[in-house]
Amino acid sequence: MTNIKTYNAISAKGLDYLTAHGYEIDGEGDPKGIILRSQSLHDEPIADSIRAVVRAGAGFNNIPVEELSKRGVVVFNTPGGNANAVKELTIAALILAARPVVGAIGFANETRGGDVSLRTEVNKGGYRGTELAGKTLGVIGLGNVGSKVANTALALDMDVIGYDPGLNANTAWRIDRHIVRAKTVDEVLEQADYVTVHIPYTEKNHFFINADRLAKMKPSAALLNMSRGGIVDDLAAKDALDRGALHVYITDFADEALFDHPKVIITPHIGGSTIEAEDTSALMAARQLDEYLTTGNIINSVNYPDIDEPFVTKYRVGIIHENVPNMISQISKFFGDNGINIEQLSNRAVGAYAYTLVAINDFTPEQQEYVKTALDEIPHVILTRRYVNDMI
Ligand SMILES: NC(=O)C1=CN([C@@H]2O[C@H](COP(=O)(O)OP(=O)(O)OC[C@H]3O[C@@H](n4cnc5c(N)ncnc54)[C@H](O)[C@@H]3O)[C@@H](O)[C@H]2O)C=CC1
Ligand SMILES: O=C(O)C(=O)COP(=O)(O)O
Repeated sequence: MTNIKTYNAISAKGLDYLTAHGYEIDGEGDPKGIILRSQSLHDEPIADSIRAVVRAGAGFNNIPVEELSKRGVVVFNTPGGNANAVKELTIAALILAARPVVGAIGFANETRGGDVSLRTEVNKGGYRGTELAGKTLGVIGLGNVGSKVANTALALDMDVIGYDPGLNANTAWRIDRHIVRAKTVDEVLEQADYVTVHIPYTEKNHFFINADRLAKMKPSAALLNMSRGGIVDDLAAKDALDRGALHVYITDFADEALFDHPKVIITPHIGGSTIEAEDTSALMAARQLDEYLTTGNIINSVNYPDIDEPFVTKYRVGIIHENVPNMISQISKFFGDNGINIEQLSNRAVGAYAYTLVAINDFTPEQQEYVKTALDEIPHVILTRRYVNDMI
């Protein structure tokens, strides 16, 4: 049985899928794959036997992607699997930013005893809020989460302005035509009454919202961070709040510097924590992992190109290699020189890496044995795997 190692609470929907397909979860054998959520793998040993790491979720900054790419380990995430959950928490945060709900609940509890309703009615004026309708929401990052937040805000009668220079075609289709597309971040910061960031944590996005950008925001504005700690410079946000240059800051990422601040609301990274999101993400992760380990198809990888072809031959060989000239011709010559007929060859590249999937019918055991080791000797080939189609 193929062993899969897990970290964090992975929904039974995903784990059951794997066991039903012949995998063992956290067993004794050398693991072939890892499924995880937010556990950091940066300082964890990752066994040589690992061929795939799947993040059941969106953000993969907890995984040493570059190091794994060099080893030929395919890293996946499950885009969109928890986007609705984050959208709903973001809408809740918008309401918490507009209405002093948290303080009002505390006040309601303090009115115990005596004529509760009288004291409530006399003092509730301190808990007046504002409405979202007619206000402008700025959405930075219009991917799976941001696009949903933006569309939903329109339904709340907000005006929405979005910024995402790297928008992919799939997501672009989903964005309502009433959302204004900003050409610069500053346009969003200057116009918005609420700014919400939905971008990945990368080196480039470290402190994306910093003191300079906070200074561009309206002093009456609210800032929401459901993305990652480190995307907002929390100390700069705290300083802006203290100077009256920012109205409220709501973040899903706890930071010692922010605790007990009257203008800050912190949730403990629960954006993706719904039953539905955990089920969907775990099932996507399990399917993608099984598909890769049994057919060589790569779906939703963050470090190698996706190739998703029907497995209609008896065998396939998947070759992970560097994206350099002359690889396809060397690989096809290798098969030809060894008398192996190629039924189909798919190749795609992304950045520094490429993937070639070769479909074969007539493949003797001797050829298979030879190919496994000899292909790896072609310069720039990182890893070679053979797949057998049990249905044929
Ligand atoms: N709080 C939580 O529990 C959760 C947090 N997240 C965080 O939210 C992030 C976004 O999630 P998804 O929307 O699913 O990812 P996604 O990959 O679908 O979308 C991210 C979008 O951000 C854009 N982007 C990247 N850098 C940008 C920049 N500097 N300026 C403007 N746009 C930029 C990209 O072009 C992309 O369209 C994740 O990377 C993760 O860190 C995601 C799910 C749950
Ligand atoms: O998907 C993401 O990026 C998240 O932040 C969700 O994290 P979690 O899986 O709930 O620990």
